[in-house]
Amino acid sequence: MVLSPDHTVPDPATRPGARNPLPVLSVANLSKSFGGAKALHNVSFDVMPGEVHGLLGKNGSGKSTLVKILAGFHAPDDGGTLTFNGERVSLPLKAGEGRRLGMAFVHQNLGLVPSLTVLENLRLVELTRNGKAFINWRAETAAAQQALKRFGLNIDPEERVDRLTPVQRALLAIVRAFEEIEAARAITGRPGLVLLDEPTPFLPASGVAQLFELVRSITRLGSSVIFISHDIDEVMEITDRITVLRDGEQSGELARADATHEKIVEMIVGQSISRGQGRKSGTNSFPVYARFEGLSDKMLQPSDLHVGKGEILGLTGLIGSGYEEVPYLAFGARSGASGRITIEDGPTFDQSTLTPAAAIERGFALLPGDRHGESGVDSLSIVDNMFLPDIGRFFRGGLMRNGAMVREARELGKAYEVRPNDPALKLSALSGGNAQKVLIARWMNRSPLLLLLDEPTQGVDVGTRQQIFAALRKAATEGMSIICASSEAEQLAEICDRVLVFARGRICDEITGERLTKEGISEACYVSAGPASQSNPTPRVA
Ligand SMILES: Nc1ncnc2c1ncn2[C@@H]1O[C@H](COP(=O)(O)OP(=O)(O)OP(=O)(O)O)[C@@H](O)[C@H]1O
Repeated sequence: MVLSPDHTVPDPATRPGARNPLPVLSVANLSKSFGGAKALHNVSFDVMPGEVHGLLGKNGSGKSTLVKILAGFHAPDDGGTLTFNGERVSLPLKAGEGRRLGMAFVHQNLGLVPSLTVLENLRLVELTRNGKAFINWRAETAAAQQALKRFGLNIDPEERVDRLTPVQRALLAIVRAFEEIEAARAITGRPGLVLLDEPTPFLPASGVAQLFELVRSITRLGSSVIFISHDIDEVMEITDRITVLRDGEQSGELARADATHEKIVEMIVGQSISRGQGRKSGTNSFPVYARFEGLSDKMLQPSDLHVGKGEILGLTGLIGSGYEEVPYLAFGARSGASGRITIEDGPTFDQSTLTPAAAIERGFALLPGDRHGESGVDSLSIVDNMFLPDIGRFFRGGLMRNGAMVREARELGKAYEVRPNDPALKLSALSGGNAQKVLIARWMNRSPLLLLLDEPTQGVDVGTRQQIFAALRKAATEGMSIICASSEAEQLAEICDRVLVFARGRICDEITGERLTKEGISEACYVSAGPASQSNPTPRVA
């Protein structure tokens, strides 16, 4: 069943603006400990019908723990209560209870089954419920097609999810959640709640705009959204009210009308922070370190680009414009790619001969964007994740020097402010942002000659972001060449010496100097993707 956004009319008592409407969600005194450590402590807040409620906080402040309690994944400590549309819910939530009430979740890992199709993922629960004997696949496909189209998603329902881009996967997960609460509302007649746990890091500006349109279409009908993000500008744009957590406790609540960027940052971090610690060098003349000629694969037209020694080169563009492929191609991590690579004055070699092992040998390092899949190993400890690529360094006389490895991991964790800084913990026990810090520390610690990054600060809080920028800038000053693919114009403007903008698999613009601002980069992305350049894209040698 596919419901249109105007399928049902919300109960007038719960419509936004109604007098004293009942909160959709009321959380009171919720706490959660893990082995004595308090991840949440007496958290209370309400989410009103039609409200977008921002939930903010540093990495490890307890946001995901709260979401997992609402999803029934964690049992909270005794004492807390949860009320949904006036109905007191017993805790921990039973399987299927959240869905019945009208709660749907988009977790950081999206919760999609990669080996299934888009359609199967959309209809997963519905089709397996009540032992359905007959499925009209044609009707289901048509309905899914309609839903995807309505939400502006141009993907084939029969495509396997593992063949979608990260952006398409994120949008699919969100469409599925929105459909779920609409389906529940058709039965209960009460508003629902979608929890978006950091939905935007994968999304370029156009994807974020699409997402916000979805959010608005849901709240216009009286349902609510909890929006978790580290992007303050986005939070200011989409939320009505903000609850901030710090070290598991509520550090405050703010109406958007009273919020400023600085106020929010101060509530998150506990003090004001100065931005710009990763400030670019102000020059774009670097001796060439690596030159890529005719670099291409199925997403990228043959493109020429180079990165200088000590330069931070940014790559950006709209969804599927090809920029996101470059770090993987430069690392030999994509089959079917072609091109030629020259390092400094060395001989030119064929891209197809480059493997990740050979790239590491040459001093390249790659931090993929997919933290849980390609980048880190959730089931291994922090220490193993940190030293996976060079574990041989700790072998001496046939013995593994575990003590030295753990000591070094603890020092690295301290330098990158990993919390908790316990090298024996599994990566999966860390919050998303803290896991990302471990993975960045892993590669920075090897002092690569060429560091290839795909969305390096996704899920990383505002304070830590500045530390990472400063570390990248310091490494570049010391001679490291860095290529950073990112959809975040602000991040690129802050750290890059030069930014290449891609559209339809080609380099369409090169931004340096005064244009190298958040606005300048965003504008270039749209202009490059616009209809004029579409008919006549101008590939540039960069
Ligand atoms: N399963 C677990 N076992 C042990 N500790 C955990 C577990 N899950 C979370 N924690 C701890 O609880 C604290 C809160 O983590 P949580 O994931 O809720 O933070 P977060 O605010 O979502 O962070 P981020 O912004 O980085 O995603 C952290 O210190 C984390 O290490």
